[in-house]
Amino acid sequence: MLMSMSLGDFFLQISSAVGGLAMVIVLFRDHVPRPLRDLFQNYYGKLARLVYPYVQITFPEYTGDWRKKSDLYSHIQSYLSGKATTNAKKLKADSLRDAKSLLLSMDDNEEVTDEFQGAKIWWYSKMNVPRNTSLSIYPASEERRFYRLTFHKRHRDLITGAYIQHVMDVGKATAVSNRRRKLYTNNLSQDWHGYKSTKWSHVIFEHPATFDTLAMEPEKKQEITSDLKKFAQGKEYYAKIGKAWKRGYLLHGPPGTGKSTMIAAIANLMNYDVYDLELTTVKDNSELRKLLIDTSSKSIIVIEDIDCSLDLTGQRKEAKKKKKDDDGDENESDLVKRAKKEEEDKKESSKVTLSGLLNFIDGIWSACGQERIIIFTTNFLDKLDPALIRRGRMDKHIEMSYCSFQAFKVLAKNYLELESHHLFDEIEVMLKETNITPADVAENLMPKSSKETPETCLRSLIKAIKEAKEEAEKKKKAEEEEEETKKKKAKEEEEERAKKKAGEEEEKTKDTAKSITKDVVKENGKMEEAVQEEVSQAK
Ligand SMILES: Nc1ncnc2c1ncn2[C@@H]1O[C@H](COP(=O)(O)OP(=O)(O)OP(=O)(O)O)[C@@H](O)[C@H]1O
Ligand SMILES: [Mg+2]
Repeated sequence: MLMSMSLGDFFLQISSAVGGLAMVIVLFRDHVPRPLRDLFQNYYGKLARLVYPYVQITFPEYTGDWRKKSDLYSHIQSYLSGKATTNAKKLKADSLRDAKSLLLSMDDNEEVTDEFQGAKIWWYSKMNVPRNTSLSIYPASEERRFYRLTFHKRHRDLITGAYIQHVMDVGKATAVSNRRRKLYTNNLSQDWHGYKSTKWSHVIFEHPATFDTLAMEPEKKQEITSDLKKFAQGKEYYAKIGKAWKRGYLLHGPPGTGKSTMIAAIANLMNYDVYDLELTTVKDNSELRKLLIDTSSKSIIVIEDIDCSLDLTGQRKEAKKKKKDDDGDENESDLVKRAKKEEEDKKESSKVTLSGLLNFIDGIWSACGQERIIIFTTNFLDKLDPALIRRGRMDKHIEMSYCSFQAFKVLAKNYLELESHHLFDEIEVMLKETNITPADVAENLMPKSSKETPETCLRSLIKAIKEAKEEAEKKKKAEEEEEETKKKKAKEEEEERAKKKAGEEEEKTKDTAKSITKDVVKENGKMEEAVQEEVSQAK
């Protein structure tokens, strides 16, 4: 019949059928009483389940109120990346670890099929952008991506048990082999909303530093690497002792001694992502929590120059402020002034505080993700609050010091491919006497033109060390002179004070003598008067 019908007639019939159905639905909704409608829907549901014997499971990209990225979602994504290449028509591409091959994954609204122990499974990737009726500048903040798994109900146990486990295992393994390490930096909180916004931005982490190229005493290096390896294998151990699987390192030392280089070497050794947390752009403790919740496990959270980025006096300031408030500020009746003060107070209290940071390190937040290393760096260890650096919080303190001969040898090997040289002995003696940073040594060892040979590089280093030594001596001399001048001034002031005191004493003694003489004269006068009176009476 269809064959004999023209295409126009066919569409006409379809549209009239659809129109008729729509009419029936409207009539049903508007004219059938509610109890009858519910009864019908109940039977309809049962009927639909009979006719449609499939089960669906949804895996959303984000879970919980904090919108934490779901591990399950990531594993499924990796698992399906293998299947999608052959099955799906729309794919997304990303470059792989070696940057030569492509990683293909399923695009949104695509479907792929899979088979497991004779059961057929459909995976569907979807992005929901809820219709927004209000006029908002954040149109798609509520967008949700998810994977939907559909299978026949008779396979329920197989799919929810063995199959999901299989997906997780394969997904995890694929992710590890395809993984490209990332370097994240936190976005300003005003950019956290809106289309495809995230709290962290990332680039691919490709720092070449390793522990082999790090200039440091071999024993110290060995100690750090074995500590890290032990940590990586410590899953059961941490679970047994009931501690979150995390470790804190504090790197301290003068600028240019390799603190940032060490972080890169740790990331490369552990194969972890790096989250470079810029605390000065984080408004308050609650923002800090949200940021840290959004970090993945197997990661290093770095806070550089902790003494500069954290208001270490926060608690004290708050205490002071409270005291000021308690005292009462009765004179301040001016409304404008008061509003301004309140605004300032608000600003002051909305900073990330030391206690906020410590709460994170110790608290349950850090237990939300596993296998994390937290690294703080500072140039001034003594500036830090003891609460921040106590053991248990920062498990290991690593001092990055000036260049030793051992460290120099690593640099000479890296930069000049030299294991030994007749100038090494001279350099060894010089390095013992002089403080020079590995950064300065490296700078001198690097050939600046094709004419430079290892010998010229070493000579320029010797010159630089000599200059550094002279500079240090000059500085020391200037400091000594300053100290001497200070001492001299203090001595002079002391002498002046003693002189003044002696003068005052003398003045005092004179006054006392004067008053004694006066008293004696007075007394004598009195006595003379009395004698004269007696004489006159006797007469
Ligand atoms: N121990 C080291 N081993 C190898 N290279 C080093 C070492 N220390 C410094 N360098 C070289 O010096 C440069 C500066 O070092 P780096 O940035 O790691 O110092 P830093 O301690 O982080 O300094 P700052 O306190 O200023 O941040 C690096 O790019 C690296 O090439
Ligand atoms: Mg640094």
